Amino acid sequence: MNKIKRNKPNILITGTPGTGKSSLAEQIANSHQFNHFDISQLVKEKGLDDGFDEEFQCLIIDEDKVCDELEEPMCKGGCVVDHHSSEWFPERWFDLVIVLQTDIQVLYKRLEKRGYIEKKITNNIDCEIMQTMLDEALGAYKEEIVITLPSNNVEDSESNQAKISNWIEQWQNINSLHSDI
Ligand SMILES: Nc1ncnc2c1ncn2[C@@H]1O[C@H](COP(=O)(O)OP(=O)(O)OP(=O)(O)O)[C@@H](O)[C@H]1O
Repeated sequence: MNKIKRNKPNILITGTPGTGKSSLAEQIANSHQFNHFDISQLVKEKGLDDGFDEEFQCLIIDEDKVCDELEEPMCKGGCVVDHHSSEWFPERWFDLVIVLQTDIQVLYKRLEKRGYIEKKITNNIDCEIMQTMLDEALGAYKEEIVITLPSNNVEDSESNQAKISNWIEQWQNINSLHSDI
């Protein structure tokens, strides 16, 4: 039998950089008292890197170190993880995988505003056009737990928060029923 061991679900929010993962993850974590793990931030804070990528001007993530660091909180549940990549986390960690999607023109402006170099902008825009993060998530998790949500404006943000909150409530209802059996 497939027993649910956590009292609270774990959610992964993925998508191309700039689609709004951290913003949504923070909102969800605040409204449900979940722990928010922004992987890039965590790597910086805890030194979970494997050097610096000069070409893309970012830290190279030591995936094993990150997985070790997160194993305990993920087993407890009630975690929102946000990262652009999704395939290297243990599949068993997540109950819902959200892929945020943003219209190309909107995303371009957000990345430009960040002062990204042209090569980095083009790379990210190509990923969004090719739906790279969605393909990666579908390759790593069961299709039924992977959903896409639009992330272009405030209305999307509010609607996404409401959808996820409903989902969390439902998950917790089902889980508490299971634990009574
Ligand atoms: N739904 C939305 N509507 C309008 N602006 C948004 C929305 N979501 C995020 N933003 C804005 O877009 C920018 C990027 O958001 P955020 O940093 O959350 O993206 P991210 O996907 O976590 O990026 P990264 O992967 O680089 O950390 C921020 O300025 C944020 O305020």
